[in-house]
Amino acid sequence: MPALRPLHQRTFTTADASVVGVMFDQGAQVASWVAGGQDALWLSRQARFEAGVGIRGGVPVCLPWFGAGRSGQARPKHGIARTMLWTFVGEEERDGSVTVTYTLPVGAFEGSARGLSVRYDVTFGPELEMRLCVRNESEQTASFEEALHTYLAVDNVQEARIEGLDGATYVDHADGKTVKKQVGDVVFTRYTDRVYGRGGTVVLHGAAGGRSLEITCENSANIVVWNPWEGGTADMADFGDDEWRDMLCIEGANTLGEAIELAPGQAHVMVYRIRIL
Ligand SMILES: O=P(O)(O)OC[C@H]1O[C@H](O)[C@H](O)[C@@H](O)[C@@H]1O
Repeated sequence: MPALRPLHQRTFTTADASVVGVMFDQGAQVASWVAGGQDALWLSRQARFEAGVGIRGGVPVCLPWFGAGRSGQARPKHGIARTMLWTFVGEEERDGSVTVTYTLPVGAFEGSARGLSVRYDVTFGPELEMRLCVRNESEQTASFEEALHTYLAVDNVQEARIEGLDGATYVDHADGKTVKKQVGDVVFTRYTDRVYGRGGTVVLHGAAGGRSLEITCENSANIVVWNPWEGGTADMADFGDDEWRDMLCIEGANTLGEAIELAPGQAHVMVYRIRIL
């Protein structure tokens, strides 16, 4: 068996040391963002840090497909970008924030995504901003799905709620993909796996440390909300049995019917922003 390579982790600190961010070169995955003395992101105690294995928590970048893709057959789940080694371009400090840039070159993906290049800018500051820019550098139309699969830390998922999706339509993946309409805030009482048909701004109440977080998903046709609930992580070795209480995912995405098509030379920028209220 080949020896496991340790993953390369980088820590970014603002000049006044009030904000600290952590990223892994594998997957260009944000693992932590501490601002105001509290990490807003959740990372499993049992997360594995091994080459080629997805890291459970933080912000996996799902690309060029989400879940099992439009065909329903794509593997690995959530695309290959989250376990690829991205190129670290550099970091720049400005106005009390640090912006970190990673890229993937043309040819990183195959099939209809072959002509795409990716630039990912993450700004760690009093706000967290993740900006995923996908460009078609080929002479043909290219297509892809994407998600910023953000794991958020909560004090107790049973007391958390998401405001701002009232009236939105969603596909309930926890109920045979039935199409439903959200009434009021999103609350958590069971296994939850929903793909909402809109992006925009929501507010998470009950985030870790009793905080409320304003979350903006720009250029995202979908917001995905997920919590596996009790027993739902039994087949996930990288997810502690009791950890479902401490997390929920609010993901900015363009998936299935909302997959992005890019003409030659065109780019698409999806932005995910968290502001502490
Ligand atoms: O276990 P993973 O491949 O990381 O996926 C974790 C979860 O991601 C998303 O939120 C999907 O909507 C869920 O269906 C999936 O279970």
